Amino acid sequence: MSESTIGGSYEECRTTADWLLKHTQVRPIVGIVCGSGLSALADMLKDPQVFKYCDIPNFPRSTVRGHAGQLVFGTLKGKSCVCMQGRFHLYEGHPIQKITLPMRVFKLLGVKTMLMTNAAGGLNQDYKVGDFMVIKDHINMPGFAGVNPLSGPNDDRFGVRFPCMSDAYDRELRQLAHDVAGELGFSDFLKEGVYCVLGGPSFETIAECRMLHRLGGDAVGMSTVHEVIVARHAGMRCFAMSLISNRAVMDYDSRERANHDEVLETGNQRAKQMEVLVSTMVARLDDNENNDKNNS
Ligand SMILES: O=P(O)(O)O[C@@H]1C[C@H](O)[C@@H](CO)O1
Ligand SMILES: Nc1nc2[nH]cnc2c(=O)[nH]1
Repeated sequence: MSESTIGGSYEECRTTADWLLKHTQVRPIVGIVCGSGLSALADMLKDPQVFKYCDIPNFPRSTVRGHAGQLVFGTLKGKSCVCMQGRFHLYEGHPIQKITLPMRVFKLLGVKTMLMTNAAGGLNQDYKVGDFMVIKDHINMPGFAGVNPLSGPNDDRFGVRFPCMSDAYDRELRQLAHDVAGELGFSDFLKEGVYCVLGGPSFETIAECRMLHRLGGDAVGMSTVHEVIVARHAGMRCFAMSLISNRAVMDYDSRERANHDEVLETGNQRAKQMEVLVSTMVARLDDNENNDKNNS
């Protein structure tokens, strides 16, 4: 299969970006991705302009409950934003380059900063359901098996062949999250840790959770990392935060069972606080610091 049939080629992304630029006046500098059950964040955008994924050229369809499947343009706290109300996952059957196509489209739209959220299982025993975890680093398990969104020919118009990932999660944005959480009285439930991505859709076994915890993972999920890799490759700065929607089961005597209903329910309960935290961060983004951090 050629790269253009897999997805994410420059030409394909350009077509999508040009279509969007023709259909909206908004010129976003901030991109937001809403995780499972966290879509309400997009409802905060003023003067929203909504495009269903099925109407956008080259966009895949959202198939997961809790992911509305639309792109919302608008203004959040005075900043022009584009928000994915629902993301794509490997387990939906999309090629990994298709899952991450929106990041390249956002880059071509002029986005400088990406803010991503997700729902994740808590591996760290100190974490409680409902905690927020600022992602400081990731473990890309599919990447170990060669499943990486940058596989295939590199297009220098997006970024370099071998992008560095040791600064994937922007230090200043992480600090901003802690500062804002302090002001909002959220510090008690704002943690910082390592997010481990798996392909899904099956949740982990007890042995897998134990292994991931020993490997250094604080939370486990099925998204975000692929988006971050592509966004960083293209020079956008990234911030990502997990809602600990359930505890990863690590004890053979436990009666707990991971399930998507609990994930969505925790999202519902914490949506408001997530919205306040993220929107206050957006308000504080310094336009001058919103420069390309290209890793070339
Ligand atoms: O898009 P995110 O990572 O928030 O979604 C998580 C992972 C699975 O898609 C789903 C499992 O409940 O939630
Ligand atoms: N892999 C994985 N993804 C999740 N998303 C929300 N909770 C979980 C979980 O426990 N495991």
